Amino acid sequence: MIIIRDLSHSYGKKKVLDSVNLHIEKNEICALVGKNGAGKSTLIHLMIDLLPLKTGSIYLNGIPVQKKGWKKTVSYLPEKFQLYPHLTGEENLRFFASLETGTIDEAKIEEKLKLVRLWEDRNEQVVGYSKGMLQRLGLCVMLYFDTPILILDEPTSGLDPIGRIEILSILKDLQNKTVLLSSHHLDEIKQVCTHVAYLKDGKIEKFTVGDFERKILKEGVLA
Ligand SMILES: Nc1ncnc2c1ncn2[C@@H]1O[C@H](COP(=O)(O)OP(=O)(O)OP(=O)(O)O)[C@@H](O)[C@H]1O
Repeated sequence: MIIIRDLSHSYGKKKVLDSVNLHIEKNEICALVGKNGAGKSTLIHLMIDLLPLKTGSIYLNGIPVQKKGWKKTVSYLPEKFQLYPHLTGEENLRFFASLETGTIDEAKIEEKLKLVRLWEDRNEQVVGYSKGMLQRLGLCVMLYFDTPILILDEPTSGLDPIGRIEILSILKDLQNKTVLLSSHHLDEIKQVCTHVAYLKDGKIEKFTVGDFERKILKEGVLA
């Protein structure tokens, strides 16, 4: 579960987040939506401690960000995940998997590569992977850690329609996770998300996807 309370953030005199409140429950997949410059990246970066939290609080599965143990609750997939191009898909996964404890769970390596449908291509160097395969490998690394909370920054950005469907179907099948993903695409939000957190003028309003769609049709908020 994600709880954000009275979170504000400014760059110099420019206030980007203004007393933001947001609750996302387990088994919810919540899209973070807002126009360019609305503050989506700022919010995500505060949630994973890439930006220092000055005002307000963020709890990830009950643990305040920056306090002991919070990192074990969350994994983050940036828009472009850096992989080692001359290692194979499996070698990349093993590298990241070994960072946590130094030991590798062999069964989990196989399970997660199969889950993201890269098992057949696991011995290919990632320099030859398509964009969709690279993104699925990033997702695979994220899923290996099996954290209760997943945060994804535009996970389908730059992918062709099939690549998008592949990523979305993996996300849709996740269970017992709390997911926040930023997106600009209403069609994919409708396919995979349960809720929308709409960021505007520094404030967040949370909707069901159906209510958000009605708001868009009425006000053209993504136009
Ligand atoms: N390091 C920074 N210093 C000053 N201003 C910043 C900084 N980072 C972001 N901003 C400003 O804060 C506002 C919010 O930026 P942010 O990147 O969080 O928005 P966003 O919703 O993620 O945008 P996009 O959809 O374009 O990625 C923008 O006006 C941006 O110019």
